[in-house]
Amino acid sequence: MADQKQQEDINPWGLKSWTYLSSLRQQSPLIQCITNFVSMDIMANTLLAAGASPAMVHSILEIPDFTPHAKSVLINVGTLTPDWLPAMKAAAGLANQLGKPWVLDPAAVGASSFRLKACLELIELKPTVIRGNGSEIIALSMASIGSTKGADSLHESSDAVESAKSLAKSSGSIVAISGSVDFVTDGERVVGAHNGVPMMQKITASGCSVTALIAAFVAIDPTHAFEATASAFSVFGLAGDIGMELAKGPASLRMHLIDSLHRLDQDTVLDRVTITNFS
Ligand SMILES: Nc1ncnc2c1ncn2[C@@H]1O[C@H](COP(=O)(O)OP(=O)(O)OP(=O)(O)O)[C@@H](O)[C@H]1O
Ligand SMILES: Cc1ncsc1CCO
Ligand SMILES: [Mg+2]
Repeated sequence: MADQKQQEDINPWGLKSWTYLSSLRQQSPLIQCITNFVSMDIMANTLLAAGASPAMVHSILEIPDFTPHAKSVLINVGTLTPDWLPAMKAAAGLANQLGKPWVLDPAAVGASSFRLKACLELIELKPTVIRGNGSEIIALSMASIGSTKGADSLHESSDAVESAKSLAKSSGSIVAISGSVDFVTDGERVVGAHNGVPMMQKITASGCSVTALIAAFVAIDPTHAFEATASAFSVFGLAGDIGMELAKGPASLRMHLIDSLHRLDQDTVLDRVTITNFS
């Protein structure tokens, strides 16, 4: 009877999230990151704290040798210039060809037609997951620029859910929107991950970092990208919740979030991960 009660009490998303995190720590998969200059440090530290092995390898000359060794690839267009785009396409194309997952972060996609066109071309290469903030997902889904402040969102994540569903259907990718609630959709199902604190918006590249964590979780189980994405959002948000208990502002939150991610234990994950259905 006690066992049955215990089983009924188990939070299924907490259990999933813990399974991904503990497997990540055991397997330490190599994650190739082709990302913007602002994000490189915090992204690599986030991946290390979670248990993955990051490598910021972005020269087109290295992709044929290096990408086959990576368990997943993260591509972020945050500081895109024309000379980087061929390397991004080569890595995405090779990941596809080798059956490896890859994840797109369309950072500031609404800022210019150059960036929008680049992201639409990358989406042709079938990302496993696309993760953006509300404004980025709306811009991508409408294939239009302008409704943006740059890297930050002008929209609530909930404003972008219908755009995300339509982008998921047209692209075949899992689409993930960060914000006060982090949403994940495959075009039909929608779940929302509730962990996280508003102060995380004041840490530059926290969104870039959670996209990299999604790439790491997807590397653990490429066939369940929806579940891996929701779990990565929750684990990162939970590290933010715990970090905020100690932080005095954005700079110390950055530090405490990374420490909390490193120290997360099973009981805390089972107890505090909160993911609900929206569909
Ligand atoms: N209002 C909020 N409440 C709680 N958590 C939030 C809130 N806004 C953002 N977050 C969290 O902050 C992290 C970054 O999300 P955000 O939407 O700010 O990404 P972003 O705009 O792409 O950031 P960046 O471009 O700086 O990397 C996510 O983990 C998200 O869950
Ligand atoms: C501030 C900023 N500008 C381009 S990329 C980036 C990091 C957050 O996306
Ligand atoms: Mg971003």
